[in-house]
Amino acid sequence: MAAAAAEAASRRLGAALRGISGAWYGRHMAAAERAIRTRLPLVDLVLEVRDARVPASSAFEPLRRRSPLEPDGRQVVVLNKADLADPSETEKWMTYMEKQRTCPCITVNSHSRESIKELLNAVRSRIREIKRGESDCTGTVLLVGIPNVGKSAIVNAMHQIGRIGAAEKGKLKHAIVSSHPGETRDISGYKVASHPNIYVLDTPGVLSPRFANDDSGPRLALTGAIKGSLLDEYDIAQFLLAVVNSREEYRRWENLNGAGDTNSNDNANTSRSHSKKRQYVSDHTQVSVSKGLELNVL
Ligand SMILES: Nc1nc2c(ncn2[C@@H]2O[C@H](COP(=O)(O)OP(=O)(O)OP(=O)(O)O)[C@@H](O)[C@H]2O)c(=O)[nH]1
Repeated sequence: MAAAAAEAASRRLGAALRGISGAWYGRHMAAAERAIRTRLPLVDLVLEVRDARVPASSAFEPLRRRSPLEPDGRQVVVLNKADLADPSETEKWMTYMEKQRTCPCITVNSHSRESIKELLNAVRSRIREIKRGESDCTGTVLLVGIPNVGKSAIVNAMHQIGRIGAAEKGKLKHAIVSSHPGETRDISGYKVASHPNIYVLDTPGVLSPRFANDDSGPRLALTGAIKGSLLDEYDIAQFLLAVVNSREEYRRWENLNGAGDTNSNDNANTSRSHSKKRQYVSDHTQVSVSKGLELNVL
């Protein structure tokens, strides 16, 4: 019954999205898509950032519509916001993507220095492989993805960790990071490493006016790729509650008041939930999905 309610809420939100018919895809997004397409063949590596909670729905359409990049191994999928996704389901996604053999896949939490270091190391070694035997050891990386998946947060963190040498200190640039989608309007370059020199181009998020299937739109609205102001927040909240109810996730919330709870693990979870609540008050884009929104896609 709870699953049926989730489906009904998803259908309602899907109908609302059809009602606004791709209103998020404005002129700036169309221009950004053209600019990204022009740069795709010119860079050494493309990092496609997706939301780890919805790895299929958050795929970047312009990459699917062009000829595959994998023959020269220039594409890497980055599942960001891994801290908000269920680790076991992320694991299943990684296995699935490995089996597909299209391109390597890395999970990232851009708020974690360790996680960004791992990403930076992976990018470094990929660029070294690509540039092997070439005298020019400067690598360029294009960071692409739908809105709000954390591209700018990743580029800021990489730039901060990777800037090398006293001369470059104080020249730190900052990409705009916001919980609202569509804040990045231009393509900007950031140096993230020396030896080899690596420059990352942060790009505006692009979300196709049409979705791959009926379920994708509601999932993307819930996780923040579509401006909440375009929709009735009541519909989004209803969908979230229906999804949570269908997973029986709410049972874990019974302990939130802390009364009578003596299990130390539960206490740890409870205090984490409290601090999350404080940090991201009223931001539905930071919803942590303990059971996947789209594992049924596999
Ligand atoms: N929990 C969590 N939040 C993240 C992570 N990465 C980014 N965010 C948050 O996600 C929101 C969007 O991040 P941005 O870096 O602005 O996303 P973007 O892809 O550049 O967005 P556009 O400008 O729309 O293209 C911000 O509120 C970030 O703080 C992550 O790994 N974990």
